[in-house]
Amino acid sequence: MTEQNSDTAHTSDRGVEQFDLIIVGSGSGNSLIGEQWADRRVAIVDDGVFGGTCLNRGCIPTKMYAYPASLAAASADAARVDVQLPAGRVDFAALRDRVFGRVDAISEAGLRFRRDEQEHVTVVAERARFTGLRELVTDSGRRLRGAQVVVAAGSRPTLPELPGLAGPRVHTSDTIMRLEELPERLVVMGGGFVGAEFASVFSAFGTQVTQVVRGARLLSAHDETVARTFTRIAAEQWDLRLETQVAGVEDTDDAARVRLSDGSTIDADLVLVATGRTPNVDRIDAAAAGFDVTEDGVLAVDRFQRVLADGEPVPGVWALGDIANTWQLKHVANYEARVVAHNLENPERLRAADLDPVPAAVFTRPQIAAAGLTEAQAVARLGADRVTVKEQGFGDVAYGWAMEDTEGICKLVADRETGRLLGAHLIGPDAANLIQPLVQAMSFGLDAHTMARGQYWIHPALSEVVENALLGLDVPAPL
Ligand SMILES: Cc1cc2nc3c(=O)[nH]c(=O)nc-3n(C[C@H](O)[C@H](O)[C@H](O)COP(=O)(O)OP(=O)(O)OC[C@H]3O[C@@H](n4cnc5c(N)ncnc54)[C@H](O)[C@@H]3O)c2cc1C
Ligand SMILES: NC(=O)c1ccc[n+]([C@@H]2O[C@H](COP(=O)([O-])OP(=O)(O)OC[C@H]3O[C@@H](n4cnc5c(N)ncnc54)[C@H](O)[C@@H]3O)[C@@H](O)[C@H]2O)c1
Repeated sequence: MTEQNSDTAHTSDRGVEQFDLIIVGSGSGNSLIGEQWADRRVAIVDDGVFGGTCLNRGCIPTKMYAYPASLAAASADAARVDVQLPAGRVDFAALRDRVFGRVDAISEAGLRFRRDEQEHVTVVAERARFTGLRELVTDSGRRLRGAQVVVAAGSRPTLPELPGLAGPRVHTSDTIMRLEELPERLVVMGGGFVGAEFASVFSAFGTQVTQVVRGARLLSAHDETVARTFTRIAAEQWDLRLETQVAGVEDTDDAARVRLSDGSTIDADLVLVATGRTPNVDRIDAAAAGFDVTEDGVLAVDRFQRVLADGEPVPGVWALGDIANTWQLKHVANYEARVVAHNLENPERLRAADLDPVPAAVFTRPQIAAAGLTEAQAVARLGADRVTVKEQGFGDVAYGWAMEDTEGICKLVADRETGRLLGAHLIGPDAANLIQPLVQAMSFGLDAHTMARGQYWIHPALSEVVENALLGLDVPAPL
């Protein structure tokens, strides 16, 4: 990111640049600068690539890899319905250049717009850290003070302290999508969202993938049925080493040699470390300002997204996104940004961030989507007697027959007394879209029976799997 010397900021005698609003982080934070700020001074500070994680190295490029991966792997699905497709072959360089040709151009245009076309906005392409409640200093010593400050500084890949992880063949999600060429052999460390999506993508592209996971299942935070099913399907697609730890990586002449906890080694062209993300609380020096940090390592905020110090909201300081919540999802960051955008302007009518449940999808083969409580969480919260569960196979509805699907499951968890949906957990084709009406029902308090019988379901669409799952729950029909 290049820097602008803006003359829009007021500089006080002590050399402190004054702003009406300072935003730290150009990802979700960038969306805060609407028309309403046109007559005020705004600084947006970011030492990384303009636009943040989702655009440059997260949601968007990964899904631009995941969709071609689903096509590359389609021959097995096609064979089930008597269509012979050649095995997919990806032109990796063309794919990569297309993805980043698009993404980089959006990032650069976003930067140019803020820096060159908006006089009231100052882009500061540096790392900033707090020196006081609403005061920051950049690495070059620029001192900034805001009447209001929004912290949207995100998170970064976590690198466990293991020998060899600084080696040249070790990547994170930040770098793995910009490779010169498709690796022949890849070791993926970690069994969460990032590990699952990249193992799925690279195995579809023909890379020999070995995924090393310390637990007994992939996606272990998901409902057990989904996690178990996905783990089984993944093990059919690539080499999955469960209950295994990476002990270290050694760089040999022609490979990364990965040492495992059982004493064995795997030689690979590349290693992807996908062991979670660390909120950038340390990069902003939250401690210097006295901001509270939760046990999970994120900035503590109240329900209005106000940053807390000693349990009390700090006037004019807000936080949103990965640095302030443990979901680490873009739609959550976007929602929190909308809440903060309102609250910055309306101190007398603060809006709370209270949308529930938070859905998420994993864009693997097959897709996975979830919202609300897992069965285990529902039972722990309400007791087994109150909880009703239905697992509906995709293969049991008409479109599932058309697809000859044998694996998809729509699992619903509901309150037996009220009929309210508590959780939805889907694995199967198009799960990320199929879940949306269930999220809507949970968000608006629609009971399962009304949802199933209070509307038409298009026949014979795949959404009938949701209808049938709803009808299979042991819930009362409202009077
Ligand atoms: C591989 C991958 C795939 C993902 N896929 C999905 C998906 O499909 N769906 C989904 O919902 N979510 C997905 N996510 C998560 C999503 O990308 C994040 O939740 C979201 O981007 C967080 O936005 P943010 O605004 O909080 O932070 P970011 O977008 O990370 O922005 C923070 C910015 O702050 C800057 N910064 C940090 N510290 C400082 C400092 N001290 N001074 C100045 N600037 C600083 C950084 O350079 C960065 O640009 C994915 C994440 C990854 C890694
Ligand atoms: N489709 C999506 O919405 C999407 C896609 C990618 C990432 N994301 C977001 O990014 C976040 C980060 O993803 P992630 O996969 O890096 O994290 P994660 O928390 O989903 O998974 C981390 C994995 O690494 C393992 N692990 C952690 N420390 C380890 C260690 N020291 N040794 C071995 N294994 C270790 C964990 O057991 C887990 O399997 C996710 O929580 C998610 O919110 C979302």
